[in-house]
Amino acid sequence: MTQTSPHATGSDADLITAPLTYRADLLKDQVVLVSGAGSGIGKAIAVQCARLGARLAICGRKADKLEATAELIRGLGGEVLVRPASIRDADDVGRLHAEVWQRFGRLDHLVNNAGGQFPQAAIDYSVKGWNAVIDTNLTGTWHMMQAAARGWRDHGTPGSIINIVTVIWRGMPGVAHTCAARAGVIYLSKTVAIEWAPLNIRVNCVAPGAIATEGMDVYSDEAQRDLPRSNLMQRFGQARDVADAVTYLAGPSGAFVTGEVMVVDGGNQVWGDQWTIPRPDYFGGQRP
Ligand SMILES: CCCCCCCCC/C=C/C(=O)SCCNC(=O)CCNC(=O)[C@H](O)C(C)(C)COP(=O)(O)OP(=O)(O)OC[C@H]1O[C@@H](n2cnc3c(N)ncnc32)[C@H](O)[C@@H]1OP(=O)(O)O
Ligand SMILES: NC(=O)C1=CN([C@@H]2O[C@H](COP(=O)(O)OP(=O)(O)OC[C@H]3O[C@@H](n4cnc5c(N)ncnc54)[C@H](OP(=O)(O)O)[C@@H]3O)[C@@H](O)[C@H]2O)C=CC1
Repeated sequence: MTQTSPHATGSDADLITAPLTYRADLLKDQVVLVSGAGSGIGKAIAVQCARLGARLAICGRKADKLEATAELIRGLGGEVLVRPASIRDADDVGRLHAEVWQRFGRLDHLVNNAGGQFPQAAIDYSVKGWNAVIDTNLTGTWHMMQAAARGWRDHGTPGSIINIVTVIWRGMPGVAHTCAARAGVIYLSKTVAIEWAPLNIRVNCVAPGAIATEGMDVYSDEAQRDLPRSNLMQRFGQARDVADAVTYLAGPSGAFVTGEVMVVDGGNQVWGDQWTIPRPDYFGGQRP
């Protein structure tokens, strides 16, 4: 996370004081596990869930980032388990979930937010680069989903999974690897929503468009300039827009929703160029 990023996730003060869309006891005593909660969208989700009364477990690779989020949550009087872990490591994911059950005796919601990619023409991907993106966004997400479902099955309790994906329906040139991974997550989610319905587990996705976070720093200045023009609202969305969608699915409002993808993209799925690498002359060149 760069402190100078023009796309920082709002100030910590904003995360703590921005007016809540939902009533403040909505998730009281529930336990929410959020991956990638040390920055951006995951941080906003974790802090919002804490403000709504939930107890949090947060993971990510870098302990210092997680600690900063945890400090905010503790400052709100919330309870939080901080557990550095890579979602790519299936065995460690299993240990993480065991620790959550040991600490809280329950898990209500898993928010699979950890993920990312780098912009590059697909024809140039190295094997290592492709694998890094697929292992993180598809396989890592699956490790977390399966561990959560096994926990709920073994304890005989209900649960819900919310996977953060992205707006893949018109393709997204420059990030084909992540489109492949997220398409996998979406249809994985729809399928296990069916398989796990008898276990009282709901499985949904939230698909953000361009959201102002530190994660945007991986894109060129030109892409960062143009991505907010890639939707009907002509601006970046905010991390809390995604947090609100997650809360809708986690709360009583989501009780009859499963196998669904909620799109939070300012209308990008129906209109707007979304090049994350320079647009070829074939398509008019220039942007971004
Ligand atoms: C929505 C509609 C409209 C709007 C459209 C909006 C656009 C996109 C929408 C989504 C936006 C976001 O998600 S933004 C928020 C997400 N955050 C990020 O994306 C942060 C950056 N990404 C990551 O950190 C990723 O998680 C990821 C790259 C997979 C990290 O995995 P690793 O830690 O294993 O990565 P590294 O070790 O650094 O690299 C592994 C290999 O990957 C390749 N690699 C890594 N970075 C590379 C790079 N810049 N260029 C080439 N190749 C690269 C190399 O082969 C690396 O090996 P070596 O060569 O040996 O080093
Ligand atoms: N911002 C946007 O416009 C959009 C974002 N998204 C998706 O939303 C999610 C959050 O992105 P955003 O907040 O913007 O970006 P960030 O880069 O700020 O957040 C990604 C988080 O994932 C964590 N992470 C990455 N790899 C792993 C791993 N192997 N194990 C555990 N944690 C990991 C990172 O922490 P650490 O490095 O400490 O591991 C980081 O905190 C991502 O999946 C992203 O692709 C989707 C659409 C648009």
